[in-house]
Amino acid sequence: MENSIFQVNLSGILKVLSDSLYSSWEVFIRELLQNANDAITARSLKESFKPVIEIDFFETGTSRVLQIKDNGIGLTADEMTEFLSKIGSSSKRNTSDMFDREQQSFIGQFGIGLLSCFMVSEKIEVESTAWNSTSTMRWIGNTDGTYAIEPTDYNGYTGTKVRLAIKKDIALTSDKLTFLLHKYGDYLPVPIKYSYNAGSEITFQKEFPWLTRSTGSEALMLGNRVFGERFSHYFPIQDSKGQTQGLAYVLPHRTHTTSVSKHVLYVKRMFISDSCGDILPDWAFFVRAILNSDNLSTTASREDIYHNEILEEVRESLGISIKKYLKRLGDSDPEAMQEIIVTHAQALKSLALEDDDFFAFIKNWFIFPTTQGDLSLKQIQQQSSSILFVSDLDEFRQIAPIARANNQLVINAGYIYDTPILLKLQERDHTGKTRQINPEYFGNILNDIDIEIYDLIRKRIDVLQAILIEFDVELDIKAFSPEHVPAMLHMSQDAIQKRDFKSIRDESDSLWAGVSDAILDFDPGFRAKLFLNYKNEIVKKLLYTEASKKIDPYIQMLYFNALMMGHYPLSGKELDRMNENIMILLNTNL
Ligand SMILES: Nc1ncnc2c1ncn2[C@@H]1O[C@H](COP(=O)(O)OP(=O)(O)OP(=O)(O)O)[C@@H](O)[C@H]1O
Repeated sequence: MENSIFQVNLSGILKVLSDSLYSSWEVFIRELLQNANDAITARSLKESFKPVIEIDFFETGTSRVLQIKDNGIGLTADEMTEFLSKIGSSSKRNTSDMFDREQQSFIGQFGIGLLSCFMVSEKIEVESTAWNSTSTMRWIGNTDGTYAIEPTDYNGYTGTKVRLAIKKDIALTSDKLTFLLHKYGDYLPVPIKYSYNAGSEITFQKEFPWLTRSTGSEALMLGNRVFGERFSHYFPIQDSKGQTQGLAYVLPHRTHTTSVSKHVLYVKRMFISDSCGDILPDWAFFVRAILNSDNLSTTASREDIYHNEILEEVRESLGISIKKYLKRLGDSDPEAMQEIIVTHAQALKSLALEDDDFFAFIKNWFIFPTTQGDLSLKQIQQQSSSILFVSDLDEFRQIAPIARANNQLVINAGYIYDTPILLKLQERDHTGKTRQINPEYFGNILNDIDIEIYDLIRKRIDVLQAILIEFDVELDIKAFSPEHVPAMLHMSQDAIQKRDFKSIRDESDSLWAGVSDAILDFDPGFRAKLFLNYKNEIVKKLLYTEASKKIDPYIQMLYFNALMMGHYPLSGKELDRMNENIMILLNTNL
């Protein structure tokens, strides 16, 4: 059986390209610029010359003609047949070696880019004089899949001119063209000269700010313009080989770890995407980057990058670059570093919980509210021999004055992520310095009273304890500062939970109470611990007042007061009793 050659239905291919590959017809500008740029690169590998891309747009009545001319390597008649007339054939992929240096210097590789011109024009006209040749050839390709090649008069220069008559339904204006030339051509290594209706020329050529000695404000302005933000911090980043380089801008507002990161990416100085999310590690959600890469490859649509090992390496080393910067910033400008940490605290903490390396790197910068104000972990370590934390906000409020008076630094880890962060630290801290404060420890930082004194008041303590038993409170006596605090209540998380269940049970009907008792295996024992302060005058009065005096309302009020100081909600029973007591106290004292 004889083998036949595949026939290609060009209009079918064009439909696939315009419907599925390219995001819009506008990309034909990118493909033309890229071809011109690659042709210039190919010629510069052979000789030195002054490269230029010239673009002319002629608009008369309803006719619009776009002409793009380069002084690159050009095409011979054979090359026109081979590369322009065969879909998928490319002069830039002549070896199978992906690492071929010459091959790597081109942006194009797939041999389909030129077809994008059929989205905007019924006909593509290419006139070219190949390098070292004095004959000019013309190639005309049509959307019906036909093409023709013919010699034409020698035009006197080496290079290629592509001519397109723009279709009526394509909204290409001079302004739109200017915008697209800026978008795709600003940073190409070759100057682009643009002229409308043979008028004066505009030149497009810019340099990436990280490659110039531009001032910081220029770099900031670029970031602000590109991302529509008001950045105040930016820094250069690059991969380990220096082949992907750019600037990272720190977002000046909070963002969620799961928010989609959108970075601007150029490949070989050609704009690829302004919504590239994969180029930086996920944890770098708090920066936006503008990057140019010479080592990443684009997909055929040239609107995304290949997800391959090189991308993995680049992403990882850009991550290292960001970490290095933050480390340096931490040393050279701690205030700026703290500003970043404070703005992105929650997101950074949640990330540190998932990523051990990041945790190790960032932990010392985390800021926690403490009894001495907001302090970074580093400052806490400098000021205190231990890292003590309380997981509950109310518990913290209650102990803060005592801890302060006792010169004890305690972290309020009641805010989201703080307890898990500190528990992770505790897990990794083998010195035992990092500790979540539990009831035992809490009792220990308060001073015991002399045993002789305790013997004197033991009986009274028993009486007071008996009064409080109905509220499931365990009583203890300590001496602590400040003296004006008469009592302090400590409730563990467990105790708070049980207390909540208890109040539900007390307020619910008997059937539910029976069920909840059974489910919860309800423990009628002590739930909270009330520390009376022996240094406090009211407490002393209560301890030494004559045995006959009715002291129930006083000790109960100290308990209710401690509850309120700790921001614990009072149960219905406690509230009723407090109101009764207020009446009793008012009555006896008026
Ligand atoms: N301005 C030009 N000067 C010289 N040769 C050109 C020019 N434009 C196109 N060519 C030739 O035509 C071939 C096909 O171009 P086309 O844009 O379709 O694909 P490509 O650039 O090779 O790859 P890609 O599809 O990735 O863009 C190129 O490989 C090149 O040989």
